[in-house]
Parts: sequence; C-alpha cells; structure tokens
Amino acid sequence: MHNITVIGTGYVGLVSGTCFAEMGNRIICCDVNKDKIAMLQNGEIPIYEPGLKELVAKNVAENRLFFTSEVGEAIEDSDIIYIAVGTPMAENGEADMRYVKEVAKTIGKHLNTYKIIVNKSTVPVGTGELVRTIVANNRVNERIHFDIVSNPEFLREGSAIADCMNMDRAVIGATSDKAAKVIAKLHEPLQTKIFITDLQSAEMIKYAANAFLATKISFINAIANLCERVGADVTQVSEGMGMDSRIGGKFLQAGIGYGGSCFPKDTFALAHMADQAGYDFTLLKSVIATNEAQPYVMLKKLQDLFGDYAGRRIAVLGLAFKPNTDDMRCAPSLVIIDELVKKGAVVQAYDPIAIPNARALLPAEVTYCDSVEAAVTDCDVCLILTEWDEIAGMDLASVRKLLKYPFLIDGRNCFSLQEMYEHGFVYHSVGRPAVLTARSESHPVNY
Ligand SMILES: NC(=O)C1=CN([C@@H]2O[C@H](COP(=O)(O)OP(=O)(O)OC[C@H]3O[C@@H](n4cnc5c(N)ncnc54)[C@H](O)[C@@H]3O)[C@@H](O)[C@H]2O)C=CC1
Ligand SMILES: O=C(O)[C@H]1O[C@H](OP(=O)(O)OP(=O)(O)OC[C@H]2O[C@@H](n3ccc(=O)[nH]c3=O)[C@H](O)[C@@H]2O)[C@H](O)[C@@H](O)[C@@H]1O
Repeated sequence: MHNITVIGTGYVGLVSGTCFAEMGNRIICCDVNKDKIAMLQNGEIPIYEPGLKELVAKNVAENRLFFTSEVGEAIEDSDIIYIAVGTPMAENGEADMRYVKEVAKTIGKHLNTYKIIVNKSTVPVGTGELVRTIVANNRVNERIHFDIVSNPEFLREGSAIADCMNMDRAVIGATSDKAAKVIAKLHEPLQTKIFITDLQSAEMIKYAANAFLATKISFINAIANLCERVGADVTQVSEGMGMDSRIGGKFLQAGIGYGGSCFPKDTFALAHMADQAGYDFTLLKSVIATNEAQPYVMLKKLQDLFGDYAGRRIAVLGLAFKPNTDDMRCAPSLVIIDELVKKGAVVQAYDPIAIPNARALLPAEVTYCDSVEAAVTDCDVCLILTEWDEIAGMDLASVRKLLKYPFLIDGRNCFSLQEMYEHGFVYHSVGRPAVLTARSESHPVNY
C-alpha cells in the first residue's frame, strides 16, 4: 500500500487515481479547481465516463480515495506524487507547460520528506528534467531528496477504467533504479508488462504512440478518399489490410477525422518539438493536414447533393468527438456545423449526452433536439457524425419516414449499403460506393 497524491482531477487524474485506489492504495486526488473538488466530495463526477461514478463511490466508502483542494497538504501527506494536470495546445502548436511548471513549484515548496514525483501528463521530451530543476530550486531544505519518473497514460475516453485496469503495458522512465522499482511494484496487481526506460524515451513513447495511431487514421481516411474515386470499399480494404498481423485491424476505421483532447494537440506538439530540434517531420505534418481536410470531404458530399445548401434543414446526429463521452474538444462536428451555419443551413442536432458541452462551442443558431426522431423530422438530409450505439441502431424505417427526403450522409459508416438500399435511402458514406438506387416512390421529384 502506498500513499499517493494525484494532482489534477481531469480524466487522467480522476480515472488513474481511482484505479490506483481500487488496487489497494491510499489516494488523495487534489485540484486547484475548488468547484470540481466540491462536486467530487459530494459524490458527483465532473466528467462523463461509464462506470466511474460507481468506482469512485466504492473507493471513497472503503476509505482509500479522498478529494481535497489543499494541494500542499496533500503533497506533504504522500510518498508518491503523480502530476496529471493539463498540457493544452498553445497558440503556436506546442504543449503549454504552465500547469506542470506551477505544480512542480508547489511540490518543491511542500517537499517535506523523500518523494517520487511521477509525471503522467503528456509532456515534451525534457520535461522530467525541467520538473527536477523547478522542484530543486523551490525546496526549502536541500537535504530532502526526490526522484523523477515518467509514467505516461494510455487510456481512452469512454473506456478509461477498462483501459487502466487492463493496460497493455506500463511505461516507466526513470534515472533512479530504486524509483523505477517502486513504480513498477505499484503496477504489480495489474499483471501487465512493465517497460522501464530512460526518462526521455518514456516521454517520447507517449507522443510517438499517439502520433502513430493518428497516422493510421489519416492513412485510412486518405485511402477512403481514393476508394471513392476508383470504386473500392474502404471497409473491405481495412479489413483485408488488418488481417496482416504486422498491420493489425485497429484504428483503421475511416471517418470524418480524429478529434478529442489528445490526438490533435499531441500531433501538433510533436511536430513543434521536431521543428525545435531542427527536424522537418513532413510525414506528421501530412497526417495533420489530411485530418484537417477530412470534415470538408463530408461537406463536399452535401454540396454535391444540393449545390448551395442555404436554407436547407439538416439533421446532425452525434456531436461528441467519439461515442461514450461528452467531450467536445476538437470534435469534427465543430468544423462541420460551423460551416453549415455559415452557409445558411438550419441545423437540428442530437447527441445522447454531449449537448450541454456542445452549447458552449457551437453557433447560437443550432437547435438541439432530445431524440433522433425529433432531430430528423422534416429535414432535407441527415448527417451522422458520431457512431453512438443509439444512432448506429436507430430505426431506419421511421427515420426514412420522418425525413423530408431520403438523404443520409454517414461520416462513420454505421450501416451496410444493402440495408440502406432496402430502406430506400440515397446514402453517402466514407470510402464506399454511394447508394443511389432508392425505391422509386422514395425519390423526390424536385429536391
Ligand atoms: N483526456 C485523456 O483521455 C488523456 C489525457 N492525457 C494527458 O493527461 C494530461 C491531463 O489530461 P486531462 O485529464 O484531460 O486534463 P484536464 O485539463 O481535463 O484536467 C486537468 C486538471 O488539472 C487541474 N490543475 C491545473 N493546474 C493545477 C495545479 N497547479 N494544481 C492542481 N490542479 C491543477 C485543473 O484544474 C484540471 O481539473 C494531459 O497532458 C493529457 O494530454 C493522457 C492520456 C489520456
Ligand atoms: O493521449 C490520449 O489522450 C489518448 O488519446 C487517444 O484516446 P481518445 O482521444 O480518448 O480516443 P480514441 O478512441 O483514440 O479516438 C480518437 C479519435 O480518433 C477517431 N478514430 C479512432 C479510431 C479509428 O479507427 N478511426 C477514427 O476516426 C475517433 O473517432 C476519435 O475522434 C488514444 O487512443 C489513447 O491511447 C490516449 O491515451
């Protein structure tokens, strides 16, 4: 059992802190955001993550998980300090390190006994050493020692607890064998692979892993765009590619581009890191450019259907950057809906849970609906932007009836071409042939 303080109660701090508690440790999760801490102390969870509320409640009840905004006291109380604060994208694309630096200062000031300081935030190579310098410069007593470890996080939103409790590997970068062993032992209950590296390599592994996954997505999106031009079906192509165990089938789903709080910012940060190091990372820059262009591929399909779509009533199903999260950060829906509204379309949007977050980011003109049916009613066309189970499983016959015209543009390839044909839709998806042969009675004479 370890006494661990986790600084930052965003996705990563909250989920990993709760999982460490579940593994039998005593965890203090702390945050400077007093409102967040008050919510957590009341049993409310500031983020949407399936299963998290129950796991937090269990570990609080069993006296292993505590919440406080007294960051300094929490640091003094623990022998391991996890840094899990945000590293958002700065204007020039680099990772904004202000929160990490602030935390390092606070740790220095409250370094009352030997501690292992572990960085879980995604940070540029060299940050471990930077944290070491800041802590050393701010400690009151120079005789108190500490070690720095990098232990990046690989969880995904929406499946965060399962990802944490069944991680593929724990990457532990350290300059001290003793500290590396303590952090390795902490992961023992998970029976996962432990990969011990130097500090810098652990920091790079996190960026390289995210950039590689982003590359797979941009690659398959580029293949999808080509499939549309030459008459192939990208779902069959990615399945066939993925059967090669050297390639693997994961992260080969073509769509409207990757979004979220990490891939966009981390690819930019890595490209910036490369620029700073004098290396022109053209491959990564192309991945980013391909991703930024992908939402416009969907808009082009809409334009091909209607020409000018000013005044058209458009149903948008799914707003979050992916299913099972309410996170709207860098969601492709932001780009698509902005453009629709700019061009004068009337947008009726539905998402099972992301609407409260979407309201703050989308144009005021958007109308929010409380069901798929309400969103599609009387619309000229329906766009699918997030493949929530509820959306991929919607009643096509009823949607077909409620829409004014049988037009569906699917950015996530939720339906088979055959079923769309049978339901009489004109169906455009990603990297697959269009279904244009809707039942004749379904064709509007003039649309
Ligand atoms: N969101 C995700 O799915 C994943 C995120 N990461 C990385 O983990 C890091 C954290 O990400 P999120 O949890 O999404 O961040 P977030 O931005 O949602 O939350 C960070 C929290 O840190 C708190 N904070 C900031 N300064 C503080 C300070 N001085 N003292 C105490 N608390 C402070 C903020 O109030 C906030 O609640 C980032 O580097 C991110 O790239 C890594 C893997 C997955
Ligand atoms: O560093 C991070 O924060 C995390 O970033 C991603 O996790 P996350 O952003 O939660 O979501 P993903 O499931 O990776 O999806 C990211 C985006 O890629 C898109 N995507 C994913 C897979 C795919 O095949 N196609 C595709 O378009 C999704 O729709 C979504 O917009 C990584 O998968 C995690 O390993 C990592 O820890």
